[in-house]
Amino acid sequence: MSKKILIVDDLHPTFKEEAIKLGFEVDDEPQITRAETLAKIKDYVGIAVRTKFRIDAEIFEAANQLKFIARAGAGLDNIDVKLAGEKGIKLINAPEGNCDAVGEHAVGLLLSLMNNFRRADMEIRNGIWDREGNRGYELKGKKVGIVGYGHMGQSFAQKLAGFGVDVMAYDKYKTGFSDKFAREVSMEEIVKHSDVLSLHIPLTTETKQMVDDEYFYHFKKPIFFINTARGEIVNTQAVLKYIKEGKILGAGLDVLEAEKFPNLSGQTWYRELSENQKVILTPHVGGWTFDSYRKISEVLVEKLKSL
Ligand SMILES: O=C(O)C(=O)COP(=O)(O)O
Repeated sequence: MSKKILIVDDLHPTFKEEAIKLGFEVDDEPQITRAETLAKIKDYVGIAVRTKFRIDAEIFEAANQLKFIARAGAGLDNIDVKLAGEKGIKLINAPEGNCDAVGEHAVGLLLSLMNNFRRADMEIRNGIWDREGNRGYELKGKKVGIVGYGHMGQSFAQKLAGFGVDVMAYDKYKTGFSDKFAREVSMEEIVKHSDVLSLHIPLTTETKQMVDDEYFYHFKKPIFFINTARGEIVNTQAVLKYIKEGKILGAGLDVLEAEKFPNLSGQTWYRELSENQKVILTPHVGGWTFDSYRKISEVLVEKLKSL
């Protein structure tokens, strides 16, 4: 039986090098299309992916030798996890490789919002010197609400140590997880006390559009809102509405409901979002740093060894 792995996305070369040492034959084809993958996947026991295309029934149909999927990253929303399980195909991912990047990015977005970095920078470039309009807020003494306390949520909490904040975390699927970085609370407490809301949950059928008008409505205090998870979890129109009403003081979004151009520019909310001074946008790079590029592959190889 062949022991071949097909890499269909851009992975650090260490993955290929180490997989070869484990006895695999590895085809590294980051430019491969979905159609080309479908045509040749039958020869492979493993596929290494990021988020270029969906790993779904059609792929599984064509991949009759497939034993494992190696997701070079955290999110599994582009993989039909249930079907993979039914077919006995193992799944490994590498949130440990990019959680530091995400945690730091979330802190960066938050500090940028609280200190008006975007607005201030733009103004000075346009000849405006406005100190009063750019007065910021301090993190110290604030209550930070984390929704989802997996690798990403924990990393964000860790990075906040030292800012003198009260870090509260809620996770629908976990209890008893209070640690020195965050204390476990109910969702009601997050809603009641948070000055900051940061999402660290996966995109699933359950979480799709979960953070909508109604969700924000219940928050008692004005919040800074951070999303480094998945854009489809959040209703962007609701974010814009609450920014207008002052309930959201600023939104730092690394992920959007629709991503990449031209898809993005076709969205009704795109113009309003991109012109809003209280919004900071980054192109889904929270987990994608020069450092995480390598770490993700290292983690994945370790997991490959114990498959
Ligand atoms: O690891 C994740 O979940 C990410 O969002 C990174 O996505 P990517 O693999 O860079 O397309």
